[in-house]
Amino acid sequence: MTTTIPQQPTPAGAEPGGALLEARGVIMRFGGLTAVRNVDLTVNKGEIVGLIGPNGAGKTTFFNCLTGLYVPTEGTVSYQGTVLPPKPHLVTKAGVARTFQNIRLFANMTVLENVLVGRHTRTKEGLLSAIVRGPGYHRAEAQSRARAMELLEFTGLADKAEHLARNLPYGEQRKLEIARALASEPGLLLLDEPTAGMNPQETRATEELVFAIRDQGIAVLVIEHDMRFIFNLCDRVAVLVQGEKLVEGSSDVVQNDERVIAAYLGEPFDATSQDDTAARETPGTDQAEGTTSEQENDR
Ligand SMILES: Nc1ncnc2c1ncn2[C@@H]1O[C@H](COP(=O)(O)OP(=O)(O)OP(=O)(O)O)[C@@H](O)[C@H]1O
Repeated sequence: MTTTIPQQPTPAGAEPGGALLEARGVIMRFGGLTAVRNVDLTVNKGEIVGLIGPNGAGKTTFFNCLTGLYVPTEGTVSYQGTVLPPKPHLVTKAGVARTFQNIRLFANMTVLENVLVGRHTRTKEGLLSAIVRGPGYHRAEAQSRARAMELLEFTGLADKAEHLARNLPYGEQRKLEIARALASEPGLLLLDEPTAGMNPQETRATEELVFAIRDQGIAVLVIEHDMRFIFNLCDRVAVLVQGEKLVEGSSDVVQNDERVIAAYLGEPFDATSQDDTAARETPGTDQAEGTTSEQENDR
């Protein structure tokens, strides 16, 4: 994996510091069930923020509210001071990209093609241009392919560019999801359980990748059940329990908070333990999800 990625001009381009994403009073109800209860969360430029909590705490539902998949019952979500439209493709266009807990790749397309799909919000050539296939179209396509290859280099997948996505090992499918999300040139990347189903080596590599993404000026909000991953990586961690934000603070503060230990960790997190299984909560994912399915983020 290379550790540099040439910067692209992006509407999400951000100066260091200051609020990037601001969720205020977000409530999400499904009939009689309140999955997210009045949650406030800010992600600042240059930050890696973790979102943790037990299975069913409302983490993915909250992500869905942030990215336009769900329209919150109440509350607002702003990005760079502007309220985000409740449409996933417009949220992506505004500069917020995401990956999914259940991998959503185009299984029968190549690795490169999957990344090219991720660029569609950044290509200016319209339908007419695509039909006529004039010089503008060919120039834009060449630029997109070059950028997609850069992203595959960055994520360590360049040598698999022509492989079908469904033939990649599970850990590489997760990396490809990240590469595809980066293809939209986001200012903020939301990762939903990026290490689910990975072995410890793949998890450590993903940690490096997330640091490298942040070093490119892209803020990251990440849901994970692997506490070593979260506490190593995050500048700040928010804990959701039964839809409510229980605690928010630095990794040190959160891992030692009695309420977090009682509601989620079970026992104090031992950063010195070399036993990766001990550092890993039971992920709330269905491990059978390793099969790929069509992308739904434009729903
Ligand atoms: N579309 C939906 N309709 C009805 N209930 C839903 C829907 N989506 C989520 N829920 C419910 O909302 C609650 C929160 O679920 P959510 O998936 O957000 O939790 P989570 O913290 O992401 O859990 P996990 O760690 O297991 O992924 C659960 O009780 C879930 O059953």
